[in-house]
Amino acid sequence: MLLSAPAKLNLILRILGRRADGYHELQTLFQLLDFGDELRLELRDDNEISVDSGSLEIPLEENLIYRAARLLQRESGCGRGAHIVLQKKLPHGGGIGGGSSDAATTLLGLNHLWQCDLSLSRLAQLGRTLGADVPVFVRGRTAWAEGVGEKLVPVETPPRHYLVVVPDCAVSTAAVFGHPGLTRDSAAITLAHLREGRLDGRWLEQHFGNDCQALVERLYPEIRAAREWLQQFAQAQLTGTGACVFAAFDSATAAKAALAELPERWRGFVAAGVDESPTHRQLAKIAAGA
Ligand SMILES: C[C@@](CO)(OP(=O)(O)O)[C@H](O)COP(=O)(O)OP(=O)(O)OC[C@H]1O[C@@H](n2ccc(N)nc2=O)[C@H](O)[C@@H]1O
Ligand SMILES: Nc1ncnc2c1ncn2[C@@H]1O[C@H](COP(=O)(O)OP(=O)(O)O)[C@@H](O)[C@H]1O
Repeated sequence: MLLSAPAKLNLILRILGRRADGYHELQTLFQLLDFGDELRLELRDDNEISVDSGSLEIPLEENLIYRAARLLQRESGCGRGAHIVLQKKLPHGGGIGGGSSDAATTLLGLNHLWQCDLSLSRLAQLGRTLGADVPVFVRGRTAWAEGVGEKLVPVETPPRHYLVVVPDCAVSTAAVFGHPGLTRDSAAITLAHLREGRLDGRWLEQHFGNDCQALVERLYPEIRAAREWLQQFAQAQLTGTGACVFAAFDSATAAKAALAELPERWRGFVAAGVDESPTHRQLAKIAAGA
């Protein structure tokens, strides 16, 4: 079974406060992209979980793919095993959710392969224990999120192509959220606009912003430099806690023209925003026997 694990951007990221358990109350707009990692999932004859992570050097027990597979095995009582091959395309520690998306795709794929028959809600709940960003990938819809990212309302966003620039540094999410200099007192936005499930482009652009950006740019001047470079083409912004920065374009051609001018010290990619995750489209085809 071949499945994608798409990236996300946080088009809006507001930090409303800190909870007693140390986690932060957020409001964020998760935009799914049509670009991501690729996973191949195969049944094993025994009940072991093996993972070939290719270029990603990470101990097996820490790999979110392995942890997701073990969690599903435990929670579903399913006695089967799997071999999973990861083709890593997304930078890790990039704020584009690569590890979380790999975990969600593993849960979705193995739920099908092992015939566990767990609901999306249950899989999202399991995913939440692996990371705050996992539920949105399990649900597979571009969404407005509250709580720590688990209260999700699907929304449609205007069609856009994004140029994502990957500065040469990795940011620790825990370090940013634990930093005394983080702004944690943004007012909540109320979303009358969400009623019809479609976000107006002008409203969206007015509310773009990321409460982590000022601090992250102070800690990592390289990220500020990348954002300022991108700013010459369009409004540019940090995603998540970074390190990636992005800007929206009306066409893939315009985004690719900007990418062609990217200084050599950075990497980048162009991807389209999508309302539905490619993983869910692939699973629907597999379920239909296509
Ligand atoms: C900030 C966001 C926005 O999408 O993205 P990334 O930059 O990581 O992609 C996410 O909420 C991150 O989600 P995720 O990367 O899954 O975080 P987790 O593994 O659950 O948490 C890592 C650490 O960040 C802190 N954390 C995370 C989320 C949150 N709402 N409040 C927090 O305080 C906690 O200290 C936690 O120990
Ligand atoms: N399969 C995986 N892919 C990427 N990172 C992983 C994976 N499994 C565990 N991790 C760990 O999760 C951390 C966060 O990765 P990732 O989700 O890609 O970044 P971010 O949360 O910034 O978007 C990485 O630094 C890495 O140590």
